[in-house]
Amino acid sequence: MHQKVNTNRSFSPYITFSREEWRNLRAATPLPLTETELIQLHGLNERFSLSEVEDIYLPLSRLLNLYVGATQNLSKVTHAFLGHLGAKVPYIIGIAGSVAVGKSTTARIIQALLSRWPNHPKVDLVTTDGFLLPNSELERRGIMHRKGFPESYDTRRLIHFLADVKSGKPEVIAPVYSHLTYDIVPEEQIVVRQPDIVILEGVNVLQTPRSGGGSRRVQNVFVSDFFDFSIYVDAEERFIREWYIERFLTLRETAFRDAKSYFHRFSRLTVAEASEMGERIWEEINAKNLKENILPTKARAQLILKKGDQHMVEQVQLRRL
Ligand SMILES: Nc1ncnc2c1ncn2[C@@H]1O[C@H](COP(=O)(O)OP(=O)(O)OP(=O)(O)O)[C@@H](O)[C@H]1O
Ligand SMILES: CC(C)(CO)[C@@H](O)C(=O)NCCC(=O)O
Repeated sequence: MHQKVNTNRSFSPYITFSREEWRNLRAATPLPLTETELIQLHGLNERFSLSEVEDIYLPLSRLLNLYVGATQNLSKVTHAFLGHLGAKVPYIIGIAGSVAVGKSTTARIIQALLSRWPNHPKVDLVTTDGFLLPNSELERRGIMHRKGFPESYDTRRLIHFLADVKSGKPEVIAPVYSHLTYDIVPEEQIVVRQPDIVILEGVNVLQTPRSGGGSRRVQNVFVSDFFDFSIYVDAEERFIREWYIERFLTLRETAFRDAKSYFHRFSRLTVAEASEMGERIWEEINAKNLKENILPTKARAQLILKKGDQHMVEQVQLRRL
């Protein structure tokens, strides 16, 4: 396949593909999807278009399959050199991007596609939401309005989790967050048992610790140090804002109606009032976080998926190795 390299501009660490160029790479993708599998994938998110799976995510699963295979071979070589078999170590993929850009949907599609390959059938999905500090702690620190910002996460715990996964521990536990109660669920946990691949999804996965100031200790290990591959889901802010507000309005008619919902009181708002509320939360919290802490991490990703209207991926950028 012909790769378009822009020679007019200064050197870019990325190879850039238009949607058409990327779609053409699909020809090299074995394992075509059966009708049943397509229907199952559609079930993950009924707004998800099937051409999107075929044009964008199938070639991506092929690329990831090749990368995982290469890493598995490298690990065999290392074991041969050392003369013993080491523990099985999962391949870790990080997925970053703004709140509401579609990270969890992307992660679920990639999980479903990757688990179809024979050399890595077991793919676990973990979200960094579980590593948010509980509301009681956010309130104690006076940062309840900073949920999603770097200081709202227990990053040390997230790093320990990844270190345990990468050291081949047979069972590693991750905490669970509920979007319904808007808080950590203390009685729930995820157990990661040496899968072939772990996908870690969250706004903060490519962030590096800043010196901060005050007494905050500077860590010298980054979350992304544990990644074998990373993806940034990108879109212009006007689209992401629209998707956030759309989701907020859908939740008003669904999850917010549940008396257990943290936002239950919002279910009584009119559409106009709810839109205004969603816009305010977007502007004051999520857009700010995007500009200050998330967007600056884009250049650290190995692959950038750029979405346009209707969540359609318009451009794919792959870092040259
Ligand atoms: N590829 C897609 N096609 C159509 N709709 C999508 C797609 N991806 C996401 N969406 C919709 O966009 C909204 C945000 O998606 P999602 O919940 O996956 O985002 P997120 O980045 O994981 O958000 P958060 O950080 O808040 O958890 C949802 O309403 C979802 O249904
Ligand atoms: C949990 C996060 C930070 C990320 O998924 C996000 O969904 C969130 O709750 N942001 C805080 C502001 C809001 O409620 O949208």
